[in-house]
Amino acid sequence: MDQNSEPELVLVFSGKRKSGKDYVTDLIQERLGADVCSVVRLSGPLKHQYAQEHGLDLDQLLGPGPYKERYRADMIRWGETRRQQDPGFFCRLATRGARQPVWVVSDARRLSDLHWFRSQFPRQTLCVRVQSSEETRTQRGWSFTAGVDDAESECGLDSGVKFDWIISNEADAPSLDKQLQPILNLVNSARVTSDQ
Ligand SMILES: Nc1ncnc2c1ncn2[C@@H]1O[C@H](COP(=O)(O)OP(=O)(O)OP(=O)(O)O)[C@@H](O)[C@H]1O
Ligand SMILES: C[C@@](O)(CCOP(=O)(O)O)CC(=O)O
Repeated sequence: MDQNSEPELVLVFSGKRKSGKDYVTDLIQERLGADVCSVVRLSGPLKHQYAQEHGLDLDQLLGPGPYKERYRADMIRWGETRRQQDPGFFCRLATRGARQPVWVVSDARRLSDLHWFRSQFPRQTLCVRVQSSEETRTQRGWSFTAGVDDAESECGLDSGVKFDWIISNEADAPSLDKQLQPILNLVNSARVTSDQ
């Protein structure tokens, strides 16, 4: 993709905390290659700015460990003040450097996130939900937090969205490679078509 052209495909992922959004989207990038696929994290620019303003460890905020959970409720509030003024603020910042033909957005949380991608890239945008049971999420470190797990950040896409695919990220589900195959096939066929 050159500087002025659009992505060929935008796969917008969402899912609850510890459902495995990062794990699944990293796996897709691994399968497609980093030259083809960019993982776009909407929370990336948010955490960057928040870490700077609050003197925090950005790497730990970006990682899967417990550190970021201490700041999550405040980060949500902080981000929402930005979003109220401009709902596309973090979508625009997060996609700014993406030059690969396939974008995998790892963390849509609100209808405004989906609206932004669908309005910018109506032909290319598809939505994917990652699902895991509360038991599995608990094993990965999740515990219910009032003000977070019952707020828009976690529940904004619970209804009103028709997902193109739903991936079950559970030990007893079919393997992720098997479940992701239709998505990878679509990417590959879309890429072949755009080459012609
Ligand atoms: N299929 C899997 N096999 C092994 N480990 C997994 C799997 N899915 C997720 N995990 C692990 O579970 C933890 C949570 O996953 P991940 O960070 O991808 O979730 P997330 O949905 O991005 O969570 P959050 O939004 O809370 O950051 C990570 O340590 C990750 O490595
Ligand atoms: C503050 C926030 O961006 C944190 C996201 O962290 P993570 O994707 O769960 O690692 C959530 C939000 O924007 O509501």
